[in-house]
Amino acid sequence: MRKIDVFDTTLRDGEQTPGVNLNSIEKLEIAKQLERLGVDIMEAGFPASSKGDFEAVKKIAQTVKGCSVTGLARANEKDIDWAWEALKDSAEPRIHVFLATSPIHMTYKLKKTPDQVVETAVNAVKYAKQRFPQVQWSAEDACRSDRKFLVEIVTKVIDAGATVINLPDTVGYRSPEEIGHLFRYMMENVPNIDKVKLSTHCHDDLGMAVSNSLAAIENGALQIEGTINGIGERAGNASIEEVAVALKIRNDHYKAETGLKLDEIKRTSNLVSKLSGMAVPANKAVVGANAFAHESGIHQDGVLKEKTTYEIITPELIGVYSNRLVLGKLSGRHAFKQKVQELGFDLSDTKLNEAFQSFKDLADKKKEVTDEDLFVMLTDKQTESAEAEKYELKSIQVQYGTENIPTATIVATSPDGSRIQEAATGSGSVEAIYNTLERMVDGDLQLQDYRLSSVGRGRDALAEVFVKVTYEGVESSGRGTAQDVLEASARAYLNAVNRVYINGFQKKFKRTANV
Ligand SMILES: CC(=O)SCCNC(=O)CCNC(=O)[C@H](O)C(C)(C)COP(=O)(O)OP(=O)(O)OC[C@H]1O[C@@H](n2cnc3c(N)ncnc32)[C@H](O)[C@@H]1OP(=O)(O)O
Ligand SMILES: CC(C)C(=O)C(=O)O
Repeated sequence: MRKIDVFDTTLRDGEQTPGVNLNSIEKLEIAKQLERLGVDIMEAGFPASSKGDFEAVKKIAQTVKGCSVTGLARANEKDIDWAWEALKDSAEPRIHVFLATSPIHMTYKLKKTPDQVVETAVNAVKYAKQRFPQVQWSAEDACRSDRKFLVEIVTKVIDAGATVINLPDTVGYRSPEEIGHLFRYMMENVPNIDKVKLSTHCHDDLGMAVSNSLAAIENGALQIEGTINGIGERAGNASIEEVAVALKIRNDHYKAETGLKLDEIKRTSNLVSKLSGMAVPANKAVVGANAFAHESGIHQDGVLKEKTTYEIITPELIGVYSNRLVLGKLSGRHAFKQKVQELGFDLSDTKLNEAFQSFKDLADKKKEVTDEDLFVMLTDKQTESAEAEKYELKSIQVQYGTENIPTATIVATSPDGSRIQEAATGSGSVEAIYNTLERMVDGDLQLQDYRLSSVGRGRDALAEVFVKVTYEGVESSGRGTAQDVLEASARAYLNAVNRVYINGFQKKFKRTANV
């Protein structure tokens, strides 16, 4: 059985999803879960792209030791230097340098001749190799590049010291058959190909990213790149969980496997969905809510008689278990701690105590606290930053009636610790709340997007609100959960503002009175 390395780029290409904006605490939380999932390499970010991303990559490289951590760099010395500073403390420093090789990209974007592109790529790989033992080089837009040129540049880049060669389908253009041919062609025509691993990185513009990745594996790729839940630039990347489960279920056909702990898939998917704000469609393969649901009579009859009539994947394979321990208001600390561990959380004693108190408060309001409720609550607890200066909601009151103007009154504490109280009206309750918060918060705050969903089922389900805002020109997103939709809305708005603070903008927004 061939072992296929999994290169996860949820924290780099996944974060290029329009509207997704992860702070360093959230990136670290996802990184720790990717380590638990067993990825071989995680691309933690693009260190030269911003100070925030540099810090996040550095923190992940210092923390995660169970797999290789890498970062993206353009083919220039400055980007490679930044990547080294961020990654030098990782267990096995590895860089990912890229340069486009297709005529369209070389002519219009890079404005370089093919010879200049070869020279730039070779120099960059040689420069990177002076520090990094592992150097991956990607021929961006490889799948729309001239094959003979690709053979030439890949051969020279391998001679310069690259250890992995990635041939991305950057714009998701190719069919599985074409990708298969390209990989086979490179395997047969690059003279020094045995010195490197070939990698595949497919985008989903035409819905073929997973099939294309599998075709590349069938034709020589030993590394697959993708993201959890398939998030990423435009239509996204190949879903890692789909490729890994396809290799497992069809190992008779592919004769290849990954080293992933497949029963960590569902938890990883939930975490990425929650922190990125990108909901998983119910009908998504492997991790969608309906992936194991049987609706019609003939199917139900078949499954009752013999599961395999309609089920090729068992829920347990990806870590979906029936609720073994039901928690409610009469549950105690031991059961709670056990459940927290079962859900994969590792909380300090202080956070565990705080979480237990929040759980008890929730259990007083809800008949049964489900795994989904706990997952949301514990993720919030794990990713909240105690040190950061922030706005904190203390109380909220909303008056609504069909004959009245909706009015909200809110009490909060500001980042400098002072108590603030405001009231405002709006055309609806949520608008009244947001008008009030905009009065309370220093600086220009504007709502860009608002989404409401319920956590789990039932009339007492928790409300989850996801917002996108601009705060003093900075784009941010926020989440809030509560039993009540209006409270969740207020929490989400303040969370978006606090994330701007956590990311280091606090100095700019100090109240004038405190300057
Ligand atoms: C296929 C992919 O997913 S590639 C990764 C995409 N990810 C990102 O872009 C991350 C976020 N990006 C950023 O923060 C910024 O674009 C930065 C910091 C990287 C660069 O910002 P700026 O210096 O302002 O440049 P800008 O983004 O406007 O233009 C990109 C420049 O890099 C050049 N460039 C693009 N790719 C490469 C490369 N692989 N190697 C070297 N130069 C490159 C472009 O030709 C352009 O150069 P020019 O200014 O001489 O015309
Ligand atoms: C940087 C490369 C690997 C990339 O993301 C792409 O080509 O899609």
